[in-house]
Amino acid sequence: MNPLAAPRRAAASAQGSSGAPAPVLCLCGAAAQVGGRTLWSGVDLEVRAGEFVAVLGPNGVGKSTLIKVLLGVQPAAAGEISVLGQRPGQAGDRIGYLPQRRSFDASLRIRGIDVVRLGLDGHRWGIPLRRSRAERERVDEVIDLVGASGYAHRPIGQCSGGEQQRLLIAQALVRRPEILLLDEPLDSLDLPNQSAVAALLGRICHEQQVAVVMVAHDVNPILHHLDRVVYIAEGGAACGPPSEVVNSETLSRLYRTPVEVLRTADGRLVVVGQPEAPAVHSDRHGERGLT
Ligand SMILES: Nc1ncnc2c1ncn2[C@@H]1O[C@H](COP(=O)(O)OP(=O)(O)OP(=O)(O)O)[C@@H](O)[C@H]1O
Repeated sequence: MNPLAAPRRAAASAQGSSGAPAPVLCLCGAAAQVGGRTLWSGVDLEVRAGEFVAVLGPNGVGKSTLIKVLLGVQPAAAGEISVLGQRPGQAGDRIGYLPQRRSFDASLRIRGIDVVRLGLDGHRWGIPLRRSRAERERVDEVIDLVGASGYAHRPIGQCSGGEQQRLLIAQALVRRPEILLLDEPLDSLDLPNQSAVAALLGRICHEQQVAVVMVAHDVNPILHHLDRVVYIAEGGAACGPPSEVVNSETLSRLYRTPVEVLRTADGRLVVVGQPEAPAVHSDRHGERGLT
């Protein structure tokens, strides 16, 4: 069957034993290790179609590692993990993935539309044997969906950071994935673009019924779009709705030290008093606050 022909929502429509839709992602007692060191353990999480989940926590706690575990490129050290009803790594193009941001050189001539097309034929080394009409229409459709029609024919190196990110999201979406895994897609964007890309992801998630799991450094730009958060710290994790996790009580328990979560007049959350992060990549993350 042509994978582009119709949205595939088999897992999403499958019923769980309670009659609710079966989760597309399920972690039970999951743990991850790198180099013999446990990064996190005891992670329990279920994500259903159309849910938007953020993975939060300080630098180096293993947020990207969680995405790698879901992709199956890194084995879990413990626990049960199911992705679209299968072991991680088995779901193929039913998962869309946007890795941590790489900037494009300003002199790069490849056009935005070609970057999106790589989502279709990148596995054939980008060589289009012959694109079907359905493939061409899908590329146009997904570019329109992310609002990139105005600049998709420009060289990607000449697009702004926000425009590049929209085109990369289109690339991740072009095969109609049921799950979208995004590693810090708002990194390096200014505040208006963070809000715009967050709103775009919220719309894709809720309207297209794609389950979105997104690593974020700051919860605020996505706060209003989120169904759940996974907050990783000090080797543990708390999962639940944002208001139940990003609060003084839960984060103090997680960090094992008093931590205060303040809400500003405009609704932003600010975490005060958390211990030093285990690792700070100041080259990428600069001096930004952490929530
Ligand atoms: N292959 C590896 N071998 C050894 N250590 C690794 C490996 N990959 C990652 N690490 C370490 O594991 C830890 C978690 O890395 P990871 O990238 O998952 O953290 P993160 O929470 O996403 O960090 P950041 O917010 O800085 O992007 C870091 O200390 C990192 O140096």
